[in-house]
Amino acid sequence: MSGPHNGGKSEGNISDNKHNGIKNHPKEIDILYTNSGIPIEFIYNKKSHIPNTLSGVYPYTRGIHPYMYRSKLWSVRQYSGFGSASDSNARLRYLLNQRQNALSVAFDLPTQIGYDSDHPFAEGEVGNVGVAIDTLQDMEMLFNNIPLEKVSTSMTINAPAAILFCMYVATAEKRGISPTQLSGTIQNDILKEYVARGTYIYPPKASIRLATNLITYINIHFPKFHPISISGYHIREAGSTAIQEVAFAFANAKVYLDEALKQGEIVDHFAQRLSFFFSADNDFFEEVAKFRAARRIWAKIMKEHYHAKMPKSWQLRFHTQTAGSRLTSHEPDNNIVRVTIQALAAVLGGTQSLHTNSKDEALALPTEDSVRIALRTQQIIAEESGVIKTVDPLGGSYFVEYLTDEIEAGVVKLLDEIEQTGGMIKAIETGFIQREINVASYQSFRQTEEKKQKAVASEGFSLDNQMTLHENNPLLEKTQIHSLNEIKLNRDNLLVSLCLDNLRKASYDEQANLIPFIMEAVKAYCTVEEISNVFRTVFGEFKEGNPNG
Ligand SMILES: C[C@H](C(=O)O)C(=O)SCCNC(=O)CCNC(=O)[C@H](O)C(C)(C)COP(=O)(O)OP(=O)(O)OC[C@H]1O[C@@H](n2cnc3c(N)ncnc32)[C@H](O)[C@@H]1OP(=O)(O)O
Repeated sequence: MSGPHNGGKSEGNISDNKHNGIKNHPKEIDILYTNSGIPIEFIYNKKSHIPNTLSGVYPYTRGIHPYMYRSKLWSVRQYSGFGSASDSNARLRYLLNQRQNALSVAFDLPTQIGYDSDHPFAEGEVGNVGVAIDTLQDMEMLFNNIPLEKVSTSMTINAPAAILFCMYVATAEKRGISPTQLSGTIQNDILKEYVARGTYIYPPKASIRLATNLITYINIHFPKFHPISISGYHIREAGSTAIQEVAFAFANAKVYLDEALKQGEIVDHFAQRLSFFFSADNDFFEEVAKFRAARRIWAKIMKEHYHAKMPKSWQLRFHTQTAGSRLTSHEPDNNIVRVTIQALAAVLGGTQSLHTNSKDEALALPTEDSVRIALRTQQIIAEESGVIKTVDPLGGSYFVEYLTDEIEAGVVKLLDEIEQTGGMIKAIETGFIQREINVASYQSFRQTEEKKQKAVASEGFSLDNQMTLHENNPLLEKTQIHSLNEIKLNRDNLLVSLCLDNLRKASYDEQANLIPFIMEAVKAYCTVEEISNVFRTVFGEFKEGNPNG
């Protein structure tokens, strides 16, 4: 059987096996059909000037796995969390019951910046943008009745990433689940916090030490866990271009790699489970090309610059979230359509994991109904649209290949510029990156003003007043503080002091990996803030414009 696009030939195609009459071929190379009965091979190659590449092969432009979604679907991973641990537990279990196949947890702002629910800075923020976690007890509640050995969990936490990761591990350990069974991702990408997201605590040097300590520790003990999710998403949401999104994320990745190599890590050990996080914005073909180009650039960086030997180190694994900044509060139902197009770009771009925004997210956290529609959007793409039947279906499109080349060239040029001006840390400290993003953001704003970029029905229409929005529980802060006080009264406070003291001493030793000390503290029910305060004392706090804290 020959594909309709290759004139009866299938040179360089794995399906040659079948054509050569070899039996026992993998089922993935079977012919599938469109709804109208047109046969579809698992991959197509054509024009001579377009690289005749397969997926699963360096430099992975077409995808990191040979059969992509024929072998395994992407992880359907809706980012969720609000209120108390038990509120969020109910939402996570609801999503699993609706056939979501992976979890992604949002933490509230106090947790993200290392404060407990009773800190004055936390007032009015407890449980607002994510779940409130003060101690191990909250984490146990969050994952109550969720089989951690079966489901992969992502946690969006950065400055206190190590603390929350240790709480997750301690929760699993209490249930007899071993480190080798746990799979998931911890965001742990502190560098982008300084340029785009804002939830940093300590100066960059100490933050990078904490991040790399966690990466090293996870790589040794948790073979199925991704120890970092290096984000271009937040950079894009802050107003960058697609080229900047990829370039700045890769520049940050190089900082972590360089630091780890300085500490004596072996590149293939460190790099084989690095993961990334990108946006799926509105410009459909550009987004597809961006993902393709990013895979190719990363593979070349790892192989040619870092001399990594293992294919796993060359492969760009990434999560995608549809662009939150493109949602409109007017006629919010239209957001379902926007999200569908963006999600389709992510899938055609070969994402490993996907969050689709809910239609009401420009207004509030999503309700159960709206998140179900967002989830169904992914399921409809996966199960009804037919787009997963062949790998990289846009590969070979003159336009998409042109965009892919253009994005690659732009990213490489920007990475070189950062290198020539002294590297990413310097670029962050001098505000170069922030300025570049601001300029791009301003230009995009001007284009919107001048109507060159459009959001349909973004103005002049009234809010859909039929819509029920998510409301926060007004009593949550009080109950959260009450249970925090109870824990502080009932735990072994001598052990708490001992653990915090051990952590303090270890923090002064630059060679020490701090994770085992954090693990002990977490198991003794030390709070997020108590542990963070140890680091505040030792490392200081970062204030913008004062890199030494
Ligand atoms: C905006 C908001 C905020 O600011 O607050 C946020 O940040 S939200 C941020 C939310 N962030 C996230 O949710 C991040 C999510 N990230 C991730 O899930 C990860 O980092 C990921 C992108 C690498 C995806 O990991 P995953 O476990 O879901 O999926 P993987 O693709 O790694 O697949 C799991 C296993 O199946 C294998 N596998 C996957 N696909 C195939 C295939 N087609 N053929 C053969 N094998 C395959 C993989 O190699 C892997 O095996 P093996 O394990 O053996 O290699």
